Amino acid sequence: MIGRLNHVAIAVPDLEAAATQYRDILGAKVGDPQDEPDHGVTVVFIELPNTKIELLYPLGEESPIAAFLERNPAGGIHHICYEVDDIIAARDRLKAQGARVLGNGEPKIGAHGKPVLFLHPKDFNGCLIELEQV
Ligand SMILES: CC[C@@H](C(=O)O)C(=O)SCCNC(=O)CCNC(=O)[C@H](O)C(C)(C)COP(=O)(O)OP(=O)(O)OC[C@H]1O[C@@H](n2cnc3c(N)ncnc32)[C@H](O)[C@@H]1OP(=O)(O)O
Ligand SMILES: [Co+2]
Repeated sequence: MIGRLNHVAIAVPDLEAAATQYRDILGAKVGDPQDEPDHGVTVVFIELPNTKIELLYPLGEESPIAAFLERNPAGGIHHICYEVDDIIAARDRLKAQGARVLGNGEPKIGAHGKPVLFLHPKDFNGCLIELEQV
């Protein structure tokens, strides 16, 4: 069901510093900051030859990454995103197998303009999973 690794997301305490580090120290292709108010985050995407890194910083009072950054003030890997062909079929199959789909269970439009869903980290070995329909 899952396909390519679309991105690995890292929550960071200082978005500008992290973007500068990836651009100037690691020599990566770093995009501009993008506010995603529907998701409560500001993101910066870094293009690698085989996947992307998504730097995440909280946006607004209800950011879903606020508690994570409080627990991990230096930042840390927050989620991984797998591509799927049919997100509704994937969701229904996962729910039938007992996995918890976060939010109201309906896909939201993600940072790439495609539908996304999140799966509870406690159901996947402590790793928050995002699914993106491609
Ligand atoms: C920009 C759009 C999109 C894209 O297109 O790429 C994005 O990536 S948006 C990214 C941000 N959005 C989300 O993360 C949405 C889904 N996430 C959530 O709903 C919440 O973050 C969460 C997973 C429900 C956790 O919320 P939190 O407030 O931290 O809840 P708890 O404090 O109750 O934590 C419960 C439990 O889970 C552990 N936890 C929390 N986050 C993670 C994580 N990222 N990875 C692994 N484990 C995590 C947390 O430590 C708690 O464990 P215990 O202490 O053992 O109970
Ligand atoms: Co993501």
